[in-house]
Amino acid sequence: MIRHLHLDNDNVPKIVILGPPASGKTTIAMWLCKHLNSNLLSMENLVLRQFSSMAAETRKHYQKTKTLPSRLLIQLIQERLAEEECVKRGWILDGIPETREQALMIQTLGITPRHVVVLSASDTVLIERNLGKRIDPQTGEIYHTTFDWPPETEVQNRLMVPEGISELETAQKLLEYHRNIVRILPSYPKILKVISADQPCMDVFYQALTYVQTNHRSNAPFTPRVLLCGPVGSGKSLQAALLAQKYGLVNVCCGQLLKGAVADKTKLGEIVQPFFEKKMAVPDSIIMKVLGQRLEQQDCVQKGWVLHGFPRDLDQAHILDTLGYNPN
Ligand SMILES: Nc1ncnc2c1ncn2[C@@H]1O[C@H](COP(=O)(O)OP(=O)(O)O)[C@@H](O)[C@H]1O
Repeated sequence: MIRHLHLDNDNVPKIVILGPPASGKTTIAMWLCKHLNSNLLSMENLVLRQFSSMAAETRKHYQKTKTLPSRLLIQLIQERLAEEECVKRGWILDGIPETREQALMIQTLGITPRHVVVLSASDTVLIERNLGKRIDPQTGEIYHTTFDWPPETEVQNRLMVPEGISELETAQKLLEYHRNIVRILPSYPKILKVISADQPCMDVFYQALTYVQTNHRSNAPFTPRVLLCGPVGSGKSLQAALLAQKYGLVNVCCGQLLKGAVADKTKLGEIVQPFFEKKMAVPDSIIMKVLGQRLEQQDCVQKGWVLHGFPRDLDQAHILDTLGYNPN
């Protein structure tokens, strides 16, 4: 546990991107990687790494057939994930696992993604799209003759037509993908998000990014402490009432609380009353006492709260913070 806590890496990206050929897996995985400052793991870059344990022969075999035995692939992944930069900055698996066998091997090693994104589009769109795919051999960046053409002539001139993009080859790969994917997805219940790949790359990217930045809800006990902010008339009271009703929270309106204390003639209410009569602002220290008493009560502690009408300025926000009533 101590070692795990020292690593402090529970929230680093651990993402799997799946999808049929030409759905844009590599494109999206590379963009996510840049944006999240993480590490991209694809079959291609695992094989080409200089220091991997893989024998030169196997590398040659891969370059010819573009496939690797599952056992070897998983071994390369395991080696790579143990490296410091993957431990510290997380990882994005591009198109892996390809089969149920691989999914189970990954799971057995305790490698668990936090988010799985599945891109989907119809076969006809993908076959058509794959024909326009181009690769920059220098940077590995992926372009498209219609959808993503680089502006620089220098880059344009060095783009290469990748192998295996003909209609027939893509159709064959699609067949294989469909056969495998239905047996892979059950390994990732609850962490799966299907995104339509038949929309502009940027839209696909932002949907994927939004998803991988969400935290999954755990079943551990959780007490919501909600702070509702907004200008006068924005509907704070109404939304607070709705939230309180829906999630069983205590609705704490700072103004109501002070008025209530005065009306009930509590000790603090009596201190507040003269300020009300003179229409003067109630000092922060007094407000905080009234508020603190309410937030300490058993119902607030147990059910959680939704607070509005406070803090009104930075000082009040600091007070709330220092007294330990942190919204979560
Ligand atoms: N949403 C999209 N719309 C149009 N073209 C796309 C989209 N996503 C990717 N592409 C293009 O389609 C081709 C295949 O993308 P790629 O990322 O290599 O797919 P995969 O890794 O799934 O095989 C590339 O030329 C890429 O520029």
